Amino acid sequence: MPNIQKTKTSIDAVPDGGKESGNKDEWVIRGTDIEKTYDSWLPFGRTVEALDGASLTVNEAELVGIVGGNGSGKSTLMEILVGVLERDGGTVERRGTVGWCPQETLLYDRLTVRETMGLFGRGYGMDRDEIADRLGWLADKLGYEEYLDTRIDHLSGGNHQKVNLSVALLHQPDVLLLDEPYTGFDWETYQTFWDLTDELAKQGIAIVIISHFVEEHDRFDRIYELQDHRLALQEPEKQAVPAEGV
Ligand SMILES: Nc1ncnc2c1ncn2[C@@H]1O[C@H](COP(=O)(O)OP(=O)(O)OP(=O)(O)O)[C@@H](O)[C@H]1O
Repeated sequence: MPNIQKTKTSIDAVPDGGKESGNKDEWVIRGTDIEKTYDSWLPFGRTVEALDGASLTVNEAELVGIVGGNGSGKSTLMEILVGVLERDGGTVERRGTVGWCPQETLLYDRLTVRETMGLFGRGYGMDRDEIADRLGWLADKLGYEEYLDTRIDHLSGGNHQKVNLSVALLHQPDVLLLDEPYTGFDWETYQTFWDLTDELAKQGIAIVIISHFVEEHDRFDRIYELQDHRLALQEPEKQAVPAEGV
């Protein structure tokens, strides 16, 4: 199953928590001097340098943002941090379980929402009751209870994204890596999303959100900007205004 990296089991009996709140001094992901260049398949094709010395640290219970323009390398970085894409250089260290919500969803069209969660839940090593409890909690939180028996390819874009997010959250990971997680959400769901991230952070879960545009800067512990293939901490005054052209 592509969207988890398991280094320890951490599925709690309580579906909506049970974890102690985290320690913001304890790192859960550390990336140092990450490098990635895409080679061309064609003999005289162009190579694309995506990352050249990108470094970041994410601690328990932190909400960290990564912003950057289209093509700046955000998804490349996230895939390397999750462990589904090989890097050319640098190091990545992870502690605990990782939940990943990719930009391109990896859901099977012909399965219902419930079947999807059953499939991923079993892949995560959860039993039937754990899956049912957690799914009930997530569907209630994100408001898609009435679609549990709907096929994935019959969902609206926003509900599809809610299920995509729920797959990443199903096994109560220690770190959540979310690539443009609120695309397609209506305003109410967008607010619910932030309530949920607050609640998860209080449980000690570290959350990394990648977006080309971050609006509510106060919610984040830190925001990195991906520019010239590297990460730089965004200055507080710059965080107060949206990036030009958004
Ligand atoms: N498989 C690939 N082969 C070749 N080049 C690639 C590949 N994947 C990404 N790239 C290139 O690497 C660069 C970074 O891409 P990436 O998708 O990481 O950017 P991004 O910041 O996530 O973009 P967006 O905001 O548009 O989603 C881009 O120039 C892109 O065209």
